[in-house]
Amino acid sequence: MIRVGIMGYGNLGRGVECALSKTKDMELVGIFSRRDPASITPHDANTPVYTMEAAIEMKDRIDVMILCGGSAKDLPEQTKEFAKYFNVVDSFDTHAKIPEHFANVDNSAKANNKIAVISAGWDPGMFSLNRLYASAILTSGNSYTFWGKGVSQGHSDAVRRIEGVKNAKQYTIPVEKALEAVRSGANPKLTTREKHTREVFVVAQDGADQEEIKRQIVTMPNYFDEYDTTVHFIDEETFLKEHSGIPHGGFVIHSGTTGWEDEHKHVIEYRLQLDSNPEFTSSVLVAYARAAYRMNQEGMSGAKTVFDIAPSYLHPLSSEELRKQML
Ligand SMILES: NC(=O)C1=CN([C@@H]2O[C@H](COP(=O)(O)OP(=O)(O)OC[C@H]3O[C@@H](n4cnc5c(N)ncnc54)[C@H](OP(=O)(O)O)[C@@H]3O)[C@@H](O)[C@H]2O)C=CC1
Ligand SMILES: N[C@@H](C[C@H]1CC(C(=O)O)=NO1)C(=O)O
Repeated sequence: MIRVGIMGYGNLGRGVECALSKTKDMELVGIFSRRDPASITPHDANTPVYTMEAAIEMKDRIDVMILCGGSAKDLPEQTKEFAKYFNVVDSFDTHAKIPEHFANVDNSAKANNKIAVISAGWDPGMFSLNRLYASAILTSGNSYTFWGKGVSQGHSDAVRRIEGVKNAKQYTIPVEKALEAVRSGANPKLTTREKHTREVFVVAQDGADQEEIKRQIVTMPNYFDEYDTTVHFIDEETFLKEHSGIPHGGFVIHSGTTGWEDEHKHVIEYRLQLDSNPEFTSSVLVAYARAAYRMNQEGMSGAKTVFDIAPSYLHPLSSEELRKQML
């Protein structure tokens, strides 16, 4: 059995707990949190909960630590730190900072013979793989990615970290005009602002400076500064009533041509429609935790992205069974 720990108990942490329960080759050793373990209520009351500080003492009892913290503030520190002691998987999704994160984590993982899978999930993650496959196969044309309408966990987490914010959800909304232009095969050149808008619902703490919160949201680098963003301040009752779900989805589409005269047109499309963004993402993290363990068992170490991991490492079936059943 692959022994797994969960670091950070939020939407993703709860999703990983559920996803692990559906595997036959992986077991949950414990949940780790920066908060008081007494304040954490796992789905299975028998699951032990520890402080984050207790994790290192348990490094010989855990094969993979799945890091469920936020990309804005937690993973930049946690992944490189815990990669010293564990094989780790994270969902780091601040795209512009992935190269920096990779380099920082690679140093830790390599020095301690651990595998650190970073930026696993759906975007980055499954969508990244499909952008790569499409542009490797169809060298002409462009790949387009559209998300939503749905709740971005990364953007919601980033807003929740702003002083004075009690709770928040961010919806990503594709611009219909851009969608139509892409689907028509016109291969348009679109700026970030022309593809999506963002809408944020915030429950502010009593007495918080709402204008300052709004300013920090709309100017936030790598999250909102390149988008037209609308911010709504609502009360907690309305928030819990109207914004409790975390659905999302989107698609990657690539149209290209082949033939001596480029006379043959092809379209590649990969689509996700998610009732629960965190539960789907957590299922991806669990599959990559299996891969991290297997690769480390074969003597591999260092930081890896989904581009570096053969798909057969993800699946519970052996390579031989996969060839028989899925090729
Ligand atoms: N690559 C991809 O496709 C995707 C990536 N993501 C990434 O996943 C990250 C995590 O998302 P998500 O799980 O929704 O974030 P949450 O806000 O639910 O949790 C983030 C961390 O905050 C802490 N936390 C959670 N709830 C509370 C609370 N009530 N009070 C105090 N602290 C709390 C937890 O740490 P602790 O237990 O230590 O307190 C937790 O690990 C996002 O920032 C995003 O970057 C998400 C979806 C897709
Ligand atoms: N990383 C995203 C997953 C997708 C969704 C998204 C967006 O709505 O901007 N970008 O990538 C998330 O945190 O939900």
